[in-house]
Amino acid sequence: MTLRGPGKLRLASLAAGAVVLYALPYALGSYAIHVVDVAIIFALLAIGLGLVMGIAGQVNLAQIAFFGVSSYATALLTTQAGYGFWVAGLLAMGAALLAGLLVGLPALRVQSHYLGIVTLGLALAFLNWIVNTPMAGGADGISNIPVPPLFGVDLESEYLYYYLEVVVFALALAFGLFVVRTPLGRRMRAMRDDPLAAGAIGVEIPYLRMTAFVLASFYGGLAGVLYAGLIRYVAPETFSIANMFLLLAMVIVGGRQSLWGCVVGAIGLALIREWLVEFSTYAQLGYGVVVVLMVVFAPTGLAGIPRRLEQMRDRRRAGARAALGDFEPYPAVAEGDVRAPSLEIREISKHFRGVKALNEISFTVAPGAIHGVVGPNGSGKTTLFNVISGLYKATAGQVLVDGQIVSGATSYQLSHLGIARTFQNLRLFGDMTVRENILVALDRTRIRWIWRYALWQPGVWKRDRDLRARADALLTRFGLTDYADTTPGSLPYGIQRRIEIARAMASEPRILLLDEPAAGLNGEEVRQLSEIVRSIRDRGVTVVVIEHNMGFVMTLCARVTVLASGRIIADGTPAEVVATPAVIEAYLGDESMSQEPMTLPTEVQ
Ligand SMILES: Nc1ncnc2c1ncn2[C@@H]1O[C@H](COP(=O)(O)OP(=O)(O)OP(=O)(O)O)[C@@H](O)[C@H]1O
Repeated sequence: MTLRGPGKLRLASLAAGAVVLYALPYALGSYAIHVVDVAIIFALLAIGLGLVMGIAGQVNLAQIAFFGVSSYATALLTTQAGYGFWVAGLLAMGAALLAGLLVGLPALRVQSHYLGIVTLGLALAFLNWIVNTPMAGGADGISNIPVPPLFGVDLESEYLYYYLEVVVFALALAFGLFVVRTPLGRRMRAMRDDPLAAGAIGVEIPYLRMTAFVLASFYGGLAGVLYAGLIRYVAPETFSIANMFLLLAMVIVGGRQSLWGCVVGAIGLALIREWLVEFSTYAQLGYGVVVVLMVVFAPTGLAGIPRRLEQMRDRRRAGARAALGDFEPYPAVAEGDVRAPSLEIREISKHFRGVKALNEISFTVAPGAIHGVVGPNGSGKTTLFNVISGLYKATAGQVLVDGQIVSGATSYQLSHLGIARTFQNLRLFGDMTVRENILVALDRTRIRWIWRYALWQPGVWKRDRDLRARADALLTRFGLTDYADTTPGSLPYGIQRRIEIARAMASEPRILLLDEPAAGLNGEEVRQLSEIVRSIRDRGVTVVVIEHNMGFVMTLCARVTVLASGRIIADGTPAEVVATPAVIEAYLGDESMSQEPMTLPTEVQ
């Protein structure tokens, strides 16, 4: 195998990095090597925090507690239970993972800032426990942790300990980078960018959140064992909330969305902290100011600056050379092979405290139909889609797919049952490329298979290559090839709408819910959209479409349901519906709507 330019460059930088890391101790005095050893431990902690906060988007203020659990477990097991260092270390890793699972449990139910409060509470509870438990030595901590034995290498020397740390650190960083690049990492980034949209394309959000915490605790655990072996003394002050915030500062300054950034931030701040040790009060203030400045001016940290510049360049270039291609219709499925399901809405009600958004709505969508849902603003259309796609639980009533009750299921379960949707206010994953947006939806593996990533399986790459080939084929079908490597936020509205439909189709749905797909599109784009929707239907997908563009609905839909104030006022063919007095009164009488062309669909004429 021969390496090309970028491969050679990467190999050369890796080799140069290895030489520098090898030679570094020769240039350092005994105190400096101690500082570097501690900085590496902080870097491990920062990788874990970067994974859970920067990649998966979950607030975690318990990272310092994972570190503490593993340090204290190593200390207790070696000094009081008589275990050898490495056995104790292994058990301590288990304890940290268990703590990760425990902290991740609330993540099954609560999110964002609530999760921050819960994790902070758990970190404080841990601190309280070690300070007040005689077994843990109280404020004095535990000393006399034995030197880790290693094939006769004297790890009491901090120089030799450095090499052990570098090896563990390199492996841990490589593993983290591997995870970020796998479909697991992609799903975590999708969850960070938009958990609602991620759930709607099948990402099992609660379990993924928990996985992120367990991953973070793995790094906390590793750091804890190494710390216990290095310092051979543990005390509560190391695991204080002040240090948790220092860790946060490292990740924010370095760049939480990049593991390299987290490492640079951790090592940089750990070294600066040592230089400023005599001015610790001012140093704390300094960190605070730096963090505030970063959050305001460079929210994605130092590592995020090149990426932001790239995005700005994308924005300027978007549309300059790239062009939206033609849609290539799906090969039509033979009539007998069409397996599109029916969708039945049975007496669905949805109330928000006083507001009755939906009132005993019942209608049926025939298998393989394109069914329109129209109605004035606030009539309950989007609420209906939210109920069908599992974002809202209905107050009463049922949703049935092919006669099977599906209401009550979560949105990711419904996605796996074959229901996909788009959103009225576009919900693309903003920090991911268009190709990655598609890839998240294409990957249908369930979260119970994530152990494959933990085992670092080489098969993961082959699967990913296959997924990429499928993503590129889908992008070509939707005429989006030119935008594959662009972030969607920089693209015009019409293109974003098409990406959302392509993403929904990537999840291979049997039922597709389109929420105002023609909003903001020009005449030609609406014509192309009709072609796309018909082709999707011909492929064997049942389509339900909410639209204000009456011309679009009337020419496309075989049947239309009209809602007003949460009730059905008409349900039938477009011809029947437009002739209903209640519709004319409630909807078509509306001046803005009456200006829409009211032609009948070609299918029913
Ligand atoms: N999460 C919510 N909490 C409280 N009220 C809500 C919520 N979602 C919708 N509603 C209310 O339910 C009613 C129906 O809203 P919905 O968004 O479903 O209407 P719509 O027909 O989709 O309107 P539009 O055409 O403007 O999108 C409105 O009165 C709205 O204020």
